[in-house]
Amino acid sequence: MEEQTIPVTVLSGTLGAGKTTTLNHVLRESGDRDLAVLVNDMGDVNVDADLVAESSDISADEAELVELSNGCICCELRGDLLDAISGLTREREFDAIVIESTGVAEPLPVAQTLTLGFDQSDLDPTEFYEETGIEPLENCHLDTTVTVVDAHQFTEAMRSDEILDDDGTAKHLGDLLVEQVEFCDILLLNKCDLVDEMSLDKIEAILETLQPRAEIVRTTHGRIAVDEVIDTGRFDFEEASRSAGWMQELQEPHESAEEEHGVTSFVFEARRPFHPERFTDLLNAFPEDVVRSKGHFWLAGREEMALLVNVAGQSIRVAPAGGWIATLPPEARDEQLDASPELEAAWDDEWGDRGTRLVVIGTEMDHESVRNHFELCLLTDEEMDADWDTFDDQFPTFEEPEAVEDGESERPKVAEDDTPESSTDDVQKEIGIAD
Ligand SMILES: Nc1nc2c(ncn2[C@@H]2O[C@H](COP(=O)(O)OP(=O)(O)OP(=O)(O)O)[C@@H](O)[C@H]2O)c(=O)[nH]1
Repeated sequence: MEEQTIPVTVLSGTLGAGKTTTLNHVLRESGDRDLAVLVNDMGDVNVDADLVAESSDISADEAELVELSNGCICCELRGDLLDAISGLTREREFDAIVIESTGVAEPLPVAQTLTLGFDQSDLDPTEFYEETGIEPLENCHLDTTVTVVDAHQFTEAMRSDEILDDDGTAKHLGDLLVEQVEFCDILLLNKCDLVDEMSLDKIEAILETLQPRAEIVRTTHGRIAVDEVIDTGRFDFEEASRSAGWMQELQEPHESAEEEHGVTSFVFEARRPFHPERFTDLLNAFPEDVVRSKGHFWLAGREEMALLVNVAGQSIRVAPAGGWIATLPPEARDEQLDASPELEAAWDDEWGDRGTRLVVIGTEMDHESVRNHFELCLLTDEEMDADWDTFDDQFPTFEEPEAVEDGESERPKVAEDDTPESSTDDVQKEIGIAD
């Protein structure tokens, strides 16, 4: 991105993590930088905006404050977000713009909106511009994405089955927290004054595993050096989209032997399908030492499509992950095989590329036992010869890879995944599954 455009920083973090406190600190310490602030508040009462205005000692000509209320900038206010930014930058030049998201906002769609102008598709940027003719904002660029993590609440939040409502989209707290951690350039581990050193080390080890690319800085009352979060040049959409620990682990699997504060990971791979009933049972009583798991799996009876499982804390979601390459017309399939020696080497004469590959990250995790749980879900030799359509399959039916709307799932905990399509696309790319 060109240097002369205005750098935009996005602050994310769950409710009460310390976003406003951090923002106020940055405003106070910003020196002679001319900053604009955009606060997204879901409720009718814009407490945050008042706080920013009151407690930051910022006079009107030093910082411009815009509120976006009654909606979330990661969903229905995406257009308003761009309008607000272009409105601000029309008024005058700023040195930087800081956006404080709501506690329920997902950083990925916000970043997409800011990077692509206004995202209306899941295409990559080049195709997006060609096909829509939409121009991105020319005078600013997304510069830094910051996630503020509440160290005091972290462990509880990961275990919590609290469901948050992001304007109609129900989400587990742990799920949102993981999404915010996995997509950012810098992580502020805040409220360090409330947590002992050993616990901080452990939380930091989990954060590092979930998000190896981000810099992690321990803070109290959001006291971060301004240069760490403003005009850093850190953001890169491609890198940010691929930086999640689970994705890197899929690319370069390694059974992490040396334990750092008990946080370890491994990749489970299998070339036989899961039994629908046994895998449902496992998901409904998932090992508690698993913090994060994500990847695709083959479910017996679903030979057309790979499914995606997404475990974050107490949240377990299932979505379509795309068609198997084995289902492509022979010409297209051969083209894929020619292009990928790995795919060819792993190709099964009968089942092609069908199989399971998922990353499992846990704390104090008994690898043997967790592996065993997965292995017991695989079809036995006898079941391999049985009629797979007779198995009781309670997983949602996905007509098309994109069709994830109808919530017909009656299973107690496993919900359909409603993450932005790009996440699914990323997995497809990672695992070489066809659209
Ligand atoms: N002890 C302690 N309290 C903190 C720290 N940082 C923030 N707080 C307090 O935590 C509470 C929430 O902080 P905010 O900055 O409002 O959090 P937020 O993320 O903006 O919250 P929402 O806008 O509601 O999502 C406030 O009472 C802060 O004073 C910290 O490092 N230590």
